[in-house]
Amino acid sequence: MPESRPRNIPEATVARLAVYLRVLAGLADDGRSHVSSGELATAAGVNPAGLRKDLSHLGPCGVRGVGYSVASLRDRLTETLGGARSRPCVLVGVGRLGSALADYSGFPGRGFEFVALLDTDPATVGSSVAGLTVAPVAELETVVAETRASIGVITTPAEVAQSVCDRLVAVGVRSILNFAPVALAVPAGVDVRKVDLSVELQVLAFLDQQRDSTPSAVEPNRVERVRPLPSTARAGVR
Ligand SMILES: NC(=O)c1ccc[n+]([C@@H]2O[C@H](COP(=O)([O-])OP(=O)(O)OC[C@H]3O[C@@H](n4cnc5c(N)ncnc54)[C@H](O)[C@@H]3O)[C@@H](O)[C@H]2O)c1
Repeated sequence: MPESRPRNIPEATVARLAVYLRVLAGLADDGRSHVSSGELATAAGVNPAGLRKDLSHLGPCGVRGVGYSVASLRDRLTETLGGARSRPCVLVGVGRLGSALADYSGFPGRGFEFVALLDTDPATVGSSVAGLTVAPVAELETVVAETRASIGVITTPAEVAQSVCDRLVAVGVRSILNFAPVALAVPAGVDVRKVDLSVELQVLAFLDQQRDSTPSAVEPNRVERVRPLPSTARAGVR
């Protein structure tokens, strides 16, 4: 069933909506029924005006003086972000990073489920990781077709990431999450997000250096600055 999702939400806003969803999920777990825009904004590391602007993409949500219903805003965000149904994910490259991701218990609760793991290493193929038997990457096309995986996660060495990506795309995967330190080229209509923790660390190192050179800039109780997630584009080289 197609999901009623506004298509024109800017990507940076989508990234912040995902942060709000994570905060709301935590509040719901704590049994909270309502949250003010100020509290939600602080927990998400944005200012309240920005939060209200972001949430305006969902239509009317909060009630003046009462705030937001945690459960209904969480559900609205889940639906908007396409997490109302579980997304089957296939992961290629079951090494240190790949097996840690596959084993992370937080993804199913957010609507992502690893349905297949693939590798080339004979020592890894056939082993069990997170309850799944690692399949040989030679079977990628069959596995994707059988599991109907719609998201491909690439945690292989950089040298082979493009060929893995090409095979995933050729078999119909339209969403790729790439951890390999390489810019992947994909055709129009395929979305790639690249995760690179070294870029995040580099930014922190830069901010650290700036802070060292301007000690007066240190603010007590400063909220975390949330920037858009790492760069992405709709198609082409990234
Ligand atoms: N984005 C980040 O922040 C971040 C952080 C750590 C590592 N990485 C990257 O993630 C990747 C994996 O890192 P790692 O430490 O887990 O490496 P690793 O060597 O432990 O794992 C790589 C796995 O890929 C498998 N592999 C190799 N060629 C393959 C192919 N053609 N098809 C399928 N599987 C194949 C290997 O057998 C191995 O199991 C590397 O590219 C690394 O640079 C990124």
